[in-house]
Amino acid sequence: MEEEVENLENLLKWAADMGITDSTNGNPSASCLGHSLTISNFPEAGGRGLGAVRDLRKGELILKVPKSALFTAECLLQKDQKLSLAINRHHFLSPIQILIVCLLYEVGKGKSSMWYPYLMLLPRSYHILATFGQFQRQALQVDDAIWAAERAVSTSESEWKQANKLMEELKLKPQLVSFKAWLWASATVSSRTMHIAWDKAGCLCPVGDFFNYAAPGEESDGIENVEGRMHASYLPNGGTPDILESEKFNAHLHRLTDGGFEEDVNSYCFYARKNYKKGEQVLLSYGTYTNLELLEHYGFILNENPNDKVFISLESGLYSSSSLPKESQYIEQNGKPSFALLSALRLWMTPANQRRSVGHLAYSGCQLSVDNEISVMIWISNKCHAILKNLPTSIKEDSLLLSAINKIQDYNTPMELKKVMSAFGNEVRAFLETSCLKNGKNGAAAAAAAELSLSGKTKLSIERWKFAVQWRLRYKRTLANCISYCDELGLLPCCQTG
Ligand SMILES: C[S@@+](CC[C@H](N)C(=O)[O-])C[C@H]1O[C@@H](n2cnc3c(N)ncnc32)[C@H](O)[C@@H]1O
Repeated sequence: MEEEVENLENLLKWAADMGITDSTNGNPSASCLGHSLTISNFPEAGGRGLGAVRDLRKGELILKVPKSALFTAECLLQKDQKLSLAINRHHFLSPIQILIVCLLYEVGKGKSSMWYPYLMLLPRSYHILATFGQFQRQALQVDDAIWAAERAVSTSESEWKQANKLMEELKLKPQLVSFKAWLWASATVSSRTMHIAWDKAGCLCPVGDFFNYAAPGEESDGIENVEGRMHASYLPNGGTPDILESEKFNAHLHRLTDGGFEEDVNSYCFYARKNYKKGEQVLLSYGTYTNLELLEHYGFILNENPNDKVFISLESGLYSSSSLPKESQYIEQNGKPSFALLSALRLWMTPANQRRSVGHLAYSGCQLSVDNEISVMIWISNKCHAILKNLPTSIKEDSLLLSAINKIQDYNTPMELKKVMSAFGNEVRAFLETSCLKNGKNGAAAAAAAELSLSGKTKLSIERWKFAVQWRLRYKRTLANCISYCDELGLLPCCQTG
């Protein structure tokens, strides 16, 4: 604890020396924070984050980080010829792989790194999907999610292998060349980098990366719903990088209230996105993400996420009966089928020879007929029921399991653990077995062993397992919300307006 406080003081002093400031006029001052922001703990939203030290007005400049304080591949290569020569020999590596290697290389310098005070304050571990073990991946239960987690792990592994030779040439310490270290560095890059125009991997922005996330919401101007500033490099496939590159959206991005790199002041600037009261946590929108994407790239989920989406598998004929993109056919967290999903289903439920004549109505979100609407609602409701039925556990079981996991995390004595184990059978036991906690048949011995080993690695496994259960529970609740929505509207189709 004392060490943590000391590290934080060192970081703030270092940051002030680097010209990072939260002063109202944006000019560097003796202390980096304290004019607008302070570092605090917000257990309900991200843990360590930035709080307002005074009332802040929407649009106010609240933090400025000069370019020289940004951790970028470019700045590291300029300062280190050995690194620059080695990386030039591996030009096939992606900008993200290069930034990851730069980070590991800099960590390897220890106290002699100019970034040392910053590096010391980076999280020791992460929970992004690529860190999920086999057990945690299976605990997601939903095929698409399991597949996303498997892809995340295999992508990380292959990127690490591709960079191995470079890391050997750089003579990194063995522990920094390990896959574990790679995962740590790639999670750091994935969850903390911010967009800059000159490097697709983005930059690490000391102090600016203490802002926790809030989904883009009502305070935004609508453009924010397309993309925030953090983490340009890992955005979902086919989505934002293209958007970011398009001139049209670049023009809009200048109007974001959150923040971004500003050429005229050669700094990353952050602005209050809304009015904040003194003491409130000041949040940043990193962009628009579903819960699965948040878990994949940032290692957390939001229980209330206005951008969450549940995709249900649809018959192939259904996709071809409408010209609306597959990605727009989903269920919202509140249970409402998306406009595109409803339009596609309304058309699909129409006899093929009549689809052309009603297409314009379907694409404008209109009901086609009472019967058609009832069929659509029944179809979606049945589909959601079938998905829920096919999943290994129910909403109720998952809720109980979550409370069991909380108890496991809090348990103090072997007796308590034993009680939890006997109350919540299968999955808890399976976890304890896979985590080598269960020692033979004797419950007391198992608990004693558990008491000894419930630390470090096991705690991380539990944390990730909990995220998997939270994610699938949220997914199931969305389907249940959808059933209620459809059942209600299926009975009152004439009141529905699309
Ligand atoms: C840019 S960092 C923010 C600062 C971070 N809390 C720290 O201690 O350094 C992003 C990470 O913070 C956490 N985080 C941010 N917003 C969150 C939220 N609303 N709920 C839960 N965790 C959040 C996630 O672990 C995420 O990967």
